[in-house]
Amino acid sequence: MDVSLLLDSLNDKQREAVGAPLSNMLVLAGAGSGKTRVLVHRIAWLMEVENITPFSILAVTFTNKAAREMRGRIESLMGRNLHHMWIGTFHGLAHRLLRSHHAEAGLPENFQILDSDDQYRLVKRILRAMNLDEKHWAPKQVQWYINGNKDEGLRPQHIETHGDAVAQKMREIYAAYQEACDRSGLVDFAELLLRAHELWAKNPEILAHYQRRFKAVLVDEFQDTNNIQYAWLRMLCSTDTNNIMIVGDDDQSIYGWRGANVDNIHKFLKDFTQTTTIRLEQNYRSTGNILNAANAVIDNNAGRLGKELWTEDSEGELISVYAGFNELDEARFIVSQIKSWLDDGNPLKECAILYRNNAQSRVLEEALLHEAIAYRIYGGLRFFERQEIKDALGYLRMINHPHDDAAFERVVNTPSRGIGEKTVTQVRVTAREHNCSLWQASNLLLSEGALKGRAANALQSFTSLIADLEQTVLSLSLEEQADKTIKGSGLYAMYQAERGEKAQARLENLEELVTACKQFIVPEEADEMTPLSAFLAHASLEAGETQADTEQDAVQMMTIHSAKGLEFPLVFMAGVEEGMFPSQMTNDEPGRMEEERRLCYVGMTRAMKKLFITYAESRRVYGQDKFHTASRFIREIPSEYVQEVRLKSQVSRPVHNRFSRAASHEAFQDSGFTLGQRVTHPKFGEGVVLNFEGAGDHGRVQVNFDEFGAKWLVLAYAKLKAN
Ligand SMILES: Nc1ncnc2c1ncn2[C@@H]1O[C@H](COP(=O)(O)OP(=O)(O)OP(=O)(O)O)[C@@H](O)[C@H]1O
Ligand SMILES: [Mg+2]
Repeated sequence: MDVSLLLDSLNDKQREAVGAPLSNMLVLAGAGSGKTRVLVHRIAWLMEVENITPFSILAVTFTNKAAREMRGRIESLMGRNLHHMWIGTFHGLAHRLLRSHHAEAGLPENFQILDSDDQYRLVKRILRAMNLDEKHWAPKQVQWYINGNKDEGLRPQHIETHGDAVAQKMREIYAAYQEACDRSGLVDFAELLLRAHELWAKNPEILAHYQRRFKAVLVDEFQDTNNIQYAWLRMLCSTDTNNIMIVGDDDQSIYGWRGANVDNIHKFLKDFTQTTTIRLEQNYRSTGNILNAANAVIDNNAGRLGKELWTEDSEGELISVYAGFNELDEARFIVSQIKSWLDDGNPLKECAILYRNNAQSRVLEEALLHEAIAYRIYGGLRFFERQEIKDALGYLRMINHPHDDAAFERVVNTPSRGIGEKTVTQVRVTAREHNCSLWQASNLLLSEGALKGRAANALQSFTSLIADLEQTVLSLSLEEQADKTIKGSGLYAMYQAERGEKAQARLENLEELVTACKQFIVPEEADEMTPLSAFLAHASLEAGETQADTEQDAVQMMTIHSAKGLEFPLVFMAGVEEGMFPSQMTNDEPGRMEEERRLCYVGMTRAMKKLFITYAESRRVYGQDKFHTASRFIREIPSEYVQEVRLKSQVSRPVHNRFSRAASHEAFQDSGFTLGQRVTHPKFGEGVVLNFEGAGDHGRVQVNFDEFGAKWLVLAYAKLKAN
């Protein structure tokens, strides 16, 4: 290949990074400056010019999707298949290592991955077994505690409690949890990283093998590595023959709440001496207005490493800010803009709706559905996390490895087969006493005749079902295994009996699971595993990053967190109001406000051509109407880059303070109605209350009538009746 091709499409600074002699390197640069592009070209350069084989390259990305994209980009640059190259997330790579060295890592060969939902259930079970009240020992908090310690490389015996009773109890729960995991061969996400670290720390010969193998290690989005990931990288790259290149942006560090440590950039410079640092300053992604606005917002953070970012692109359109009366109105606005984007002949997949929290997606989804606009959600209710899918996977896991306690708990009485809580408790107690799995405990109870009548029959029917399924499906293809299990377990019939749209969707999902099995290709690193084991590991690791039917043209919806590294011509940031974004919790924790601002910076810099920022003046959160003002982040954008927009069809309202209007509390209190309530008007018929404004005789209410659309009415004359 002609190496000039690798350099031609780069600017001077990028070229310097791509063509640098072998050494440790840090590329520190703002959003859209081509960091990921540099990384991709560097890998191709290493192979082409430095003659490093794909086998000796390790690339770390932040998501599986990013890993796939990166592999695709390098392969198309090089014009050949590179399946020997390891590209993946920290979790994916750790999993791969543990599969290859399970014995040295102290794991059974068919260990299973415990996702965070299963982990939560297991924690609850441990608390129950220890007779601890969930009110005092919130399972979520325990989960955080366990994962947080693992992220720091700490096992229970490493934790100092300083005689504090609560700390001691927490440590005890952690220890009991870990014992349960070890007993069933379960590995949670944090454990993957910690085990992989311990594997190398305790087995110098294995470490040395990988040190010899990986001559070049490259890490994207380095600002969001946590301490155990950093320690792992450091161990791998501690010899003179390994080179590590990291790229990142301190302004885009957004996972501090999950243990990521932006100080790792400083640590890197200290630990890896002779590091060349390269800064990229030209942004190729966004228009001038978008870039300047994002720069102005992030400028409010203190202690930044400081980066310049400029663009040759034109100023482009102004950023549009829309204030919705409430979240329904906000969603309607976004959908109306998407429709005109579509009418102008643009593809849907070029627009993204970004939000702070997953729960915000529902209203937006409904508005899109209403207009029959296709959309795709990344994150949130991911395919492999949906209830029916987890149920089906639960059965498959039992067939694969009956000692999987988490799977046992999940499906023992789903569909209901008359196994009561009492019986399950008895099974748990027996398992604890005999230090065995729930499956073994069940069989023990049954063979000893310890259960009576109905309870015995019910449990027997479950154990026979699993044993029968195992017999039946063992020799079948993966696809048939899934199909037979879904039908044979009674899951399919259960949802069939439920009827309704939701149940229909669940049935479709179950069918989709069979399709997923059919399409599944066992990855190279898993060729020792059975297809079923490999598929189950894949389902846990990928949790939905593959849900999308990538063929279809659809609006992309995701949290800002999962938009990291991506770019879209048209971007909507929704719910940008105080209390949502920055979120309510932000004030309680030091440093959180700055992290929220970085998140805002990440969101804004996803936009290439046009950015809409929207917020709702009132929003229903957990069933209560909350009144909010525009986010401080909107106010931090200099006015020269923004315009306020309004739906043309809407009744205009008196404009108060820019970006600080809120639905009037007085009118709201006077009216006797609540937002979202269904009402009837003598002339306009039925509708939903959208908003209130003003006070006393001037108090007005806005109602979205089913037939006549949204109207403002003076409360005193409206003759509205609650339905
Ligand atoms: N020298 C260049 N010439 C033309 N386009 C470029 C150049 N460098 C980067 N780009 C384009 O700019 C966009 C942003 O690049 P890239 O995604 O690599 O940036 P990044 O720094 O990784 O961004 P982020 O911080 O958001 O991850 C991409 O569309 C990329 O193809
Ligand atoms: Mg990038």
